[in-house]
Amino acid sequence: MTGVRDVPASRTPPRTGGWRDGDPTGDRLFLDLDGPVHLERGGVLPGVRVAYETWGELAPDGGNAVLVEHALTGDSHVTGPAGPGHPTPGWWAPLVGPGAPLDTDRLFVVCANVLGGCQGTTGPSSTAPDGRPWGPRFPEVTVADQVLVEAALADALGVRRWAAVVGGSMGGMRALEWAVALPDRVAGLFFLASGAAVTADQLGTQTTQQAAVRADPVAGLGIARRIAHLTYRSALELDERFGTTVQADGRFAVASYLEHHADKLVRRFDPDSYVVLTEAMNTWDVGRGRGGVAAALARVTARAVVAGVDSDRLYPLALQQQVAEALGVPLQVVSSPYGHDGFLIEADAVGALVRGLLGT
Ligand SMILES: CC(=O)SCCNC(=O)CCNC(=O)[C@H](O)C(C)(C)COP(=O)(O)OP(=O)(O)OC[C@H]1O[C@@H](n2cnc3c(N)ncnc32)[C@H](O)[C@@H]1OP(=O)(O)O
Ligand SMILES: N[C@@H](CCO)C(=O)O
Repeated sequence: MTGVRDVPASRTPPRTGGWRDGDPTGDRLFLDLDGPVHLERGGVLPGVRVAYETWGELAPDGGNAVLVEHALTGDSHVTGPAGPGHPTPGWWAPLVGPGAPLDTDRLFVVCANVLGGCQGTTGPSSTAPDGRPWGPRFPEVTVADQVLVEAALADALGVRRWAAVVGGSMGGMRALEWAVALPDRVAGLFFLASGAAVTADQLGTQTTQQAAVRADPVAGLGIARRIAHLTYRSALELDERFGTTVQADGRFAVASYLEHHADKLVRRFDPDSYVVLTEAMNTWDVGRGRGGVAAALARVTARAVVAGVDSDRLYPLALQQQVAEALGVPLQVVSSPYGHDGFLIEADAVGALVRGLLGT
């Protein structure tokens, strides 16, 4: 395959090495890809395992497949209850199922844990060639690398062209990378609450979170989540919801809320993965090596829906406006008090936009 960021021959995608049985205690399937996988920033992986889930049936012509791309701390489990392979219930459950916007009576829906993640796909908690976990030695990965691996999964599944690639936040980056790198393989693009390139504001918060994790992987991951969660919500929502209330335990209610989210993430997420994935976001620029963002976006041939959340202070609407204008489509605005997390919470509004793209 060629086309992913016009990669040199040394960065050809991994080949299918074989399938593993599904997770006996969960819903995940595994695909092993043979390496070596040469990464954009110079690292090499000897092979890659991809954990993924599917819903619905692939049509004989392969034309009904939709790839859902998860965000920073998500996983392959878009819908369904929590289980051993997926510590949280499906993160976009209302959007996937029979009759849902991603209608599994008609569509074959696929979601894979991202390269560098910690829910089954190769990442820092995987075993390195020396028999020990990679840990902080895991090579740097980029969004382009992540899509290269997903393209190998698509090949293995027999999906030549996605009916749509759908993603919000970090998942929106992979969706856009697909549409730019492999335009002939993407018929529809749903780009939500994301941007075409990292901003200084995002770099500031993400590098600060990384510093916390590097200082102390466990306590630091909790602090990183507290910082991050503030950027995922809106000031107005936090003020209205918590005000300056002090709880019976003496903690500010808002601090207690943030600690709760921090504790939950520390229990379910690998600190080294957090650093690897936020670094992929730090280096995100769809225009790198392509003559800039405008030139890159000019490659997109997919029908596109571009949407954002009006109270999102991390990925403000101007970032989606840039993409919408370049693609010649109207910007769809989801009205929500919840800030960036509105892309997860406002399922009705987001679902209506997905239906508009897919005709479901
Ligand atoms: C696209 C992806 O792949 S992302 C993957 C999914 N993301 C996550 O799971 C990330 C973590 N969670 C979140 O980001 C958000 O909670 C969302 C977006 C999933 C849901 O948002 P909301 O429904 O608005 O939930 P909210 O942020 O209010 O949190 C509710 C929790 O806070 C707790 N809480 C509320 N007030 C307080 C308080 N004062 N002190 C302590 N805990 C509190 C609630 O008890 C509840 O706990 P629970 O989730 O363990 O049941
Ligand atoms: N709540 C989301 C925010 C990042 O988009 C997550 O944890 O992945």
